[in-house]
Amino acid sequence: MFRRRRGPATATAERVVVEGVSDALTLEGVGREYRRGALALHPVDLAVPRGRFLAVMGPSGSGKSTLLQCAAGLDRPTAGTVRIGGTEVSALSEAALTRLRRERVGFVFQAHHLVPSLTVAENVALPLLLGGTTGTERVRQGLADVGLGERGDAAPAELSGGQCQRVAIARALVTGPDIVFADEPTGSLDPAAAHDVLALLRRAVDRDGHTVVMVTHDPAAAAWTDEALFLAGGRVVGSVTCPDAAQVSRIMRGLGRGEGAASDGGDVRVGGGRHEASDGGRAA
Ligand SMILES: Nc1ncnc2c1ncn2[C@@H]1O[C@H](COP(=O)(O)OP(=O)(O)OP(=O)(O)O)[C@@H](O)[C@H]1O
Repeated sequence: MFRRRRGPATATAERVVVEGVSDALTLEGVGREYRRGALALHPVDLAVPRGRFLAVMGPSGSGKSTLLQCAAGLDRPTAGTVRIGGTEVSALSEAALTRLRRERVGFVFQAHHLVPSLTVAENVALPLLLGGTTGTERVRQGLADVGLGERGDAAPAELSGGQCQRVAIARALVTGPDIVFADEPTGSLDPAAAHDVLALLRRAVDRDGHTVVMVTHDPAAAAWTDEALFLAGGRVVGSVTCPDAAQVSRIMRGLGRGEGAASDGGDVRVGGGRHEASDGGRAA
């Protein structure tokens, strides 16, 4: 499904292009320079079709968060164009960008960022309330979907970390966003809770057609996705379709030694397929 080629925009840009599908996210030549002459993200072209689960991986400092922040409209890239569901993000005013993030983008962070003074149901409803609607039925259904249908009146403090993260997922999905960005969503969870969170994200993609881009360090988490994209030194250096945990671990070790992902014994395959095990059975 994903096709990668050297991009014409710059000699160094990697292009990941998907054809024939309405894309949830496209980046064209997107780069980020924090200090003059020091590119945290070299120009990258990337297209993510709707209904896909993408992992973004790489060593610390490789540019994962920078890529995610630019793609999600949380940061303005210094080069290139971001489109979310066909809308050019860089062309939006701050007010329009805030609205797009609220209505068409879902976020799940490592810390769940629930509002402690609101109930669980109110937390899920928050993006709708800020947009002027209540969506009571959607909230109810969203909580039921994450297995917390009976806990709507609870305070976040009464829930476990894994349950709070499930509430955060319900909140991210409640508006029916074009795309969900998840930044280390399992980073603070024990393996069982991480499994639950990944299963929910996988189901959101498979059952409901959501699109998820997830930054993770964890090869077992990447094994739930359709494609893993690898960054090193601010560049996309490879991608793997239907990744498995052992393969991703090997590539990550190679990147840690300064090797390119594509040099990992020919394991980097680009060009088709999606994760078929809806229960994420390959994940550890
Ligand atoms: N606000 C900033 N100002 C200056 N440099 C920054 C800023 N944010 C990130 N950087 C630099 O950009 C590079 C990429 O950082 P980024 O946080 O995107 O990496 P990462 O892969 O997400 O790392 P980690 O896995 O440790 O979170 C790093 O060299 C970092 O020091």
